[in-house]
Amino acid sequence: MSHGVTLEHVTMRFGAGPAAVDDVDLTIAPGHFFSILGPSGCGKTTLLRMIGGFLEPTSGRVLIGGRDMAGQRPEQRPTAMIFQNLALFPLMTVAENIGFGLEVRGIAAAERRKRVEKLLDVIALPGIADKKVTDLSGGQRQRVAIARALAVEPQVLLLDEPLSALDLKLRQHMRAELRALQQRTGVTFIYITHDQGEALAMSDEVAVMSAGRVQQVAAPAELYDRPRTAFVAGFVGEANRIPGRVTGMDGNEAVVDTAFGPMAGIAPAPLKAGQPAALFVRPERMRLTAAEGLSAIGALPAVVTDQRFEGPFLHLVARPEGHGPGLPAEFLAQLVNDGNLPPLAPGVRIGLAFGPQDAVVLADG
Ligand SMILES: Nc1ncnc2c1ncn2[C@@H]1O[C@H](COP(=O)(O)OP(=O)(O)OP(=O)(O)O)[C@@H](O)[C@H]1O
Repeated sequence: MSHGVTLEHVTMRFGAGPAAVDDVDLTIAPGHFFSILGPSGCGKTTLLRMIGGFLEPTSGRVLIGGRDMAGQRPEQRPTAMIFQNLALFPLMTVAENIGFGLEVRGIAAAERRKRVEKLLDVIALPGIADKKVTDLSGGQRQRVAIARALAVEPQVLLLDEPLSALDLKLRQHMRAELRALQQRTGVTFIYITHDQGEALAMSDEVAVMSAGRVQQVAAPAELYDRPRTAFVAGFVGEANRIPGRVTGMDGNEAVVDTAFGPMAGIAPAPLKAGQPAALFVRPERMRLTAAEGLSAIGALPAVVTDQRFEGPFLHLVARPEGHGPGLPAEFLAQLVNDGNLPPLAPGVRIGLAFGPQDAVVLADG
């Protein structure tokens, strides 16, 4: 089994301003595919560089396999890092690139060749050992960079947005490849990305970061269904946000006074009466309760502004009807096409609704 990684109160300050990474505690299980997800500038790369030994934290501890890494240089750590630009050597062959770290470690040519061949099998590219890296496609180069990192047999592989340079189709294909490769090798992967779809599709666990802090660590489904903060609810997947003020709690449900009247949802943490909060509702949790020709109007009256038919689903965009400061700019609904959907062209007045179980209420503002 490969090593896990523990971060204890890890902080990085570059100057007088706010810390780039601010008091982060994380436990990354051995053999997991762990993603760090967050918007540009939230501190992801800084965190990864501290794990890899390219930066020493201002305070706090990094432990790999239970060992404190303080003062250990990158090559002394059981880690390897793949950078955004891959940093392959353009004048070398694939075999020379993959074997580079082994040569530095003094491993003889015959043994190197054997290991390179094995790694080419692992990345499912046998027979390209003698090609120039400049003759490879983007996806092939990606895999060679991974083979080069795996050649030194790291316990932990650190990946800094390695798919960002690829086009969408290849990126989606490489997600599945990376996941399969991680499972095949059992190496702990720490993967940073600002793409929530990528993080949800590949990971065992995801840490969501904002402004240097970890907001939530959870498995993808839990992150999506039970976000703990308004930031996570808004950043991971799409959500309708209906703001208001809490009027009270009833068990684990909170009632919020909104522009549409009082509405209830599940509150993962207790909220106080009078506190600003918002209901977050996924588009697929919205139900169509009324449309022209069906009946008058539902709990959330709106006018269709756009629709996209996708076979099994109809994606609706609708403008809420009403006025006031708490009115969302638009509603998103993903309706299941059961063969009985009414005509929903732009301009049609509809009613949308959701039950308390379909909404998460989180402190907001
Ligand atoms: N060497 C440095 N010197 C000074 N400030 C830095 C340095 N490296 C990073 N920062 C600052 O720290 C903050 C976090 O940067 P970091 O690169 O870790 O974010 P990120 O989430 O990886 O962003 P991106 O996705 O754009 O790469 C930013 O405000 C950045 O300007």
